[in-house]
Amino acid sequence: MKREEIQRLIRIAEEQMSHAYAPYSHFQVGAALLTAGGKVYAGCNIENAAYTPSNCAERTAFFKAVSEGERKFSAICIVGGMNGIAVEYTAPCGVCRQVMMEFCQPETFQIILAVDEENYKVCSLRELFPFGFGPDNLQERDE
Ligand SMILES: O=c1ccn([C@H]2C[C@H](O)[C@@H](CO)O2)c(=O)[nH]1
Ligand SMILES: [Zn+2]
Repeated sequence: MKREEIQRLIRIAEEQMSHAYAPYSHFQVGAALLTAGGKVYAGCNIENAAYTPSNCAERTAFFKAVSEGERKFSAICIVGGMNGIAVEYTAPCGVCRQVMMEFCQPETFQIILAVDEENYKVCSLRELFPFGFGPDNLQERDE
């Protein structure tokens, strides 16, 4: 991905952080999910008084996109920090990595971890989720 495209996703993820509903952890996260067709779906984390119903920013973005008919994705950018101030990379939790595994090609799907427009790193889903279990594992094969 070009630097300018990455920086655009970072700006969208940063904007989304301000929509985070995180009254319990105070850790605000924004995500910007890029489809193969070039559209961007943004998401924030949404917490809950009962804690377990909380949803991460990444899954909010995926579920918005999938519910609009999207199925192919090329990248996601994540920015997070206490009280909306990003000081280090926020990497997706295990549950979100598993959701990515459902819809993305592990070798080519890019995960952009960003602190700001100048400080980011790009990894593949395979790097963050080696030996992941996905739809391919349920394919029946000829013996
Ligand atoms: O990659 C991450 C990591 C954490 N969170 C959320 C979940 C919870 O609301 C808060 C603290 O874990 O941050 C995300 O949305 N994405
Ligand atoms: Zn998560």
